[in-house]
Amino acid sequence: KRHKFWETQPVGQFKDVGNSNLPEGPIEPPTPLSEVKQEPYNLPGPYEWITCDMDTKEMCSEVYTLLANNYVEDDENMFRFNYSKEFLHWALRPPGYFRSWHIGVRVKTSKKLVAFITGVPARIRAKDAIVNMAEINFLCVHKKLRSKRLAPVMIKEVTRRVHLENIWQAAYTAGVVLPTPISTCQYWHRSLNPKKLIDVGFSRLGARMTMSRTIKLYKLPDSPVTPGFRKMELHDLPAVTRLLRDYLKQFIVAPDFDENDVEHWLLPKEDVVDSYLVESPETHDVTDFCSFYTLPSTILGNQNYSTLKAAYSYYNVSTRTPLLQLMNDALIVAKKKGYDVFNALDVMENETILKELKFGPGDGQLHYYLYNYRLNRALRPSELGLVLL
Ligand SMILES: CCCCCCCCCCCCCC(=O)CSCCNC(=O)CCNC(=O)[C@H](O)C(C)(C)COP(=O)(O)OP(=O)(O)OC[C@H]1O[C@@H](n2cnc3c(N)ncnc32)[C@H](O)[C@@H]1OP(=O)(O)O
Ligand SMILES: CCOC(=O)c1cnc2ccc(OC)cc2c1SCCC#N
Repeated sequence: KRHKFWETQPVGQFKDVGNSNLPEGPIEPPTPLSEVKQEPYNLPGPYEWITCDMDTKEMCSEVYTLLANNYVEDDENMFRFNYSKEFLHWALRPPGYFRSWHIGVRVKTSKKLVAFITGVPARIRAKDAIVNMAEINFLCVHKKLRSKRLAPVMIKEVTRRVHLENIWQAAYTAGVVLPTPISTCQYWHRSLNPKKLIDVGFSRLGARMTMSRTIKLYKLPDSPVTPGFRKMELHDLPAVTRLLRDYLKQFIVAPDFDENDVEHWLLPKEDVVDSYLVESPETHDVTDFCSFYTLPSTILGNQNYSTLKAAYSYYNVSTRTPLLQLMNDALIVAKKKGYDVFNALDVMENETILKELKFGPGDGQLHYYLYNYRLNRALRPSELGLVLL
């Protein structure tokens, strides 16, 4: 497959896969800031750039609506991600964020938002190197403007604006194969509301299974079973940061979270991110942690339901409570809160517990990418300690 744009970019190229003579690390050196293109890339005539300041309700609303109608759908067009306004506001304004990295394209006359791409700063460790990167996300071109090579312009523009902040690497994920994945992961799904998943056509009644037998199969207790299992609170910040930093050391690529990052990304925020921990009743030590984020999807073409309430496994650490029991408590809480499904990637240690907790493999893959950074071999999902939204 010809990748006319991606073959021009400083990313691992397919022709170089397996060539471990190439050095690990940055592919291209930084450009002197004076040499970075100062003005935005050219857009086709009717369109103009707009910096989407996500702290005005109007702008949050416009971005929400563009994504709600034009963002990612599964291959069978059964679902379309429906990130909420609160979620987008949270996802795009972490510590040290740059407004200039929230980039929109609108029609000059109507002012309609027709495309979007974002970056947020992140400190990512790759092996022993801690690298300041941009996490790129929410690339979206309106359905009516597809296949006009707008995406490469969006990508070059966000790259230019990231370079202006003296950052030269990026991390991103996609369901499509591009040059060149550093890892390819699998989504797994745990039914919490099997009747709804069958009704929308995602799941099918198993052979020799009745609906009541299926409901029974996925039944969960009413409350978590682990003594000391509770919601994370602000005063837990130092302990959770320590627990998470120690745990993430084992992975080849992982975020280098400090307390500020943990406060933003993991302190519970209603209908955005849920975090729980286990505080030992005897010692009051924080021994375990689990979290999931809330990403609903629009259900396309079903008479009875319009929205799927989905929880996505985020960061989990088990040092005393078995991971199986910890994740089961997360399922119990999610079910109690009315989620229809609990999704997880096979990253970190997740694949050791997925089958036993009655997750089923999805048919979609998620590819992880680094921009301007080479690893001399692709990683197994279990070597990856990074979850992007
Ligand atoms: C140092 C800082 C660096 C920062 C930047 C780092 C890099 C960040 C990279 C971005 C990371 C985003 C991560 C992220 O947001 C999470 S992945 C979600 C991406 N968004 C969607 O799938 C939403 C629905 N689809 C669309 O809106 C359009 O189909 C999009 C806009 C996806 C493509 O619009 P289009 O109208 O369908 O297509 P053309 O404009 O004609 O362009 C075709 C070219 O675009 C390449 N393409 C297609 N999908 C891509 C994708 N998901 N990543 C990268 N490239 C993608 C494609 O391979 C081809 O290039 P090639 O000819 O070389 O093959
Ligand atoms: C019921 C299981 O599937 C999903 O939860 C779901 C929901 N919405 C989507 C929207 C776009 C989409 O495009 C790939 C996939 C989904 C999926 S499956 C992959 C995400 C996970 N887990």
